[in-house]
Parts: sequence; structure tokens; C-alpha cells
Amino acid sequence: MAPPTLTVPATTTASAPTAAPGLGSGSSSCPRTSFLAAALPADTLQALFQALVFASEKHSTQRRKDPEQTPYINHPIGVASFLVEAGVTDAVTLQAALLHDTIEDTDTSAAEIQDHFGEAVCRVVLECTDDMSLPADERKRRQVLAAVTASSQAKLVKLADKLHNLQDLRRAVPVGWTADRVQAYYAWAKRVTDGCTGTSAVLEGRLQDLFDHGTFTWHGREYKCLVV
Ligand SMILES: Nc1nc2c(ncn2[C@@H]2O[C@H](COP(=O)(O)OP(=O)(O)O)[C@@H](OP(=O)(O)OP(=O)(O)O)[C@H]2O)c(=O)[nH]1
Repeated sequence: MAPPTLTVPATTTASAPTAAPGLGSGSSSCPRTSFLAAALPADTLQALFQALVFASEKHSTQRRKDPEQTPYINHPIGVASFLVEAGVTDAVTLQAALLHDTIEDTDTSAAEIQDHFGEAVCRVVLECTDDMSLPADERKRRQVLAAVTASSQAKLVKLADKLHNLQDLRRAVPVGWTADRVQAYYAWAKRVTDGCTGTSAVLEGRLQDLFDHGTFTWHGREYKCLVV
């Protein structure tokens, strides 16, 4: 039997691609198939896979905070996937999306990112990196401030990062979080992403839809997002 043919569309589309069987739908935190569905140039795809291999090795022992403890790498993949769906083809932005938590959450240094992926990617990753020596409240305050003056590449990653975390909250609330804490995350994510507006109509529209209509389930009861 002849091998299946991989059809690549001629143009990048802002609409969500259909997930392959077993990879889940848009409401899941599972890796999606947009890297294959989007018409990215071969050199961009190669750059993306380099970043994906690096990030997957760095995050290999980490899990998300949801009850299923899904693999942490699902998050950076989801962030990059949302950017591709929004029509972003810039290799620096997409690599930075895949790498955005490596310095913050693993033993990766900025020098390592610079050596492997260059100065431009390293700069965007650093713009998306919290100083983990600070208390959580201060880190959150700084994220709100930093979003306003961030580069457009970092703003795109920040929009997709918050979109993925908010969408993931609809799927499952992290272990130990109360309903109030979920509401507080929605409210804080709104403040951060308000600083990133004018960067991607697709991502901003998807975020606004969550702020307007977002729901989550906590201890068997459905709650509405209270962000106004
Ligand atoms: N929704 C959700 N979030 C999870 C999950 N597992 C880990 N997280 C991470 O938890 C962070 C939010 O937790 P908080 O308690 O509010 O923040 P903190 O750890 O920095 O104090 C998010 O990071 P962030 O600061 O918003 O961004 P980033 O670290 O992803 O860049 C998110 O990435 C999960 O299962 N669901």
C-alpha cells in the first residue's frame, strides 16, 4: 500500500486545525497538530523542532499541576500551537514560545539558550521569565508592568501563554486551587494581557471570549469567570 500523503495548505490560516485522532481537541491541554497543518517554511519547522527537542529534554521530569499531572511540555507546545493557529510564522517567536519556561522552571541558563538559539530568541525568553527569587505577589505585579513595554514578539508569547493556561483551567483546576484562586488567575491574566493588546487580533479575540464566557468546574460545580 502506498504511504499516506501529507497535504500542506498553501496559506496559513487563523482558524483552528482539526486535531489528529488521539491528540485531543482545542479544549484539551494535549499537543496539537498545527505545526503540520500550517504552511511553515522548512527552515522554520527545523528551528521549531530543535527548540521542541531542547524544551522536552529540559521539562522531561516535570508535570503540570492538574489532577492528571499531564506532562509539562504540553504547555509550551500548546502555547506555540496557539501562535501558529493565529498565523504567526516568525521563527524567533515560535522558538521562544517553546522555550519560554526553560529558564524560569528548569536548570537552563540564558547563556545556554543564546548558544543554541541565538540572541534574539534568548531576549524574548528572558522577557517571558519571572525572577523566581521574588515572592509570588511581586512576580505577578512585575508581569503586569513588564507586559506593557515588552517587545511585540514577547507580547505574542505572553498572550498565547495566558490563553493556554486559561483554556486549561476549563479542562481541569490545578490541585489545591480554590474557586477564588481560579477567579484571581483570570483577573490577573486579564491585567497582563491588557498590556499586550494590538499584537494579535486572533489571540486577543480568543482571550476576550474566555473573559466573557469562560467557565470552570471546581468540586463538581460549574463557575463563570467573573472578570469584567
Ligand atoms: N492553568 C494551569 N496552570 C498551571 C498548571 N500547571 C502549572 N501551571 C502554571 O501555574 C502558574 C499559575 O500558578 P500560580 O500559583 O498562580 O503562580 P506561581 O506558581 O507563579 O505562584 C501558571 O504560570 P504563569 O505564571 O501564568 O505563566 P508561565 O509560568 O506558564 O509562563 C501556569 O503555567 C495547570 O495544570 N493548569
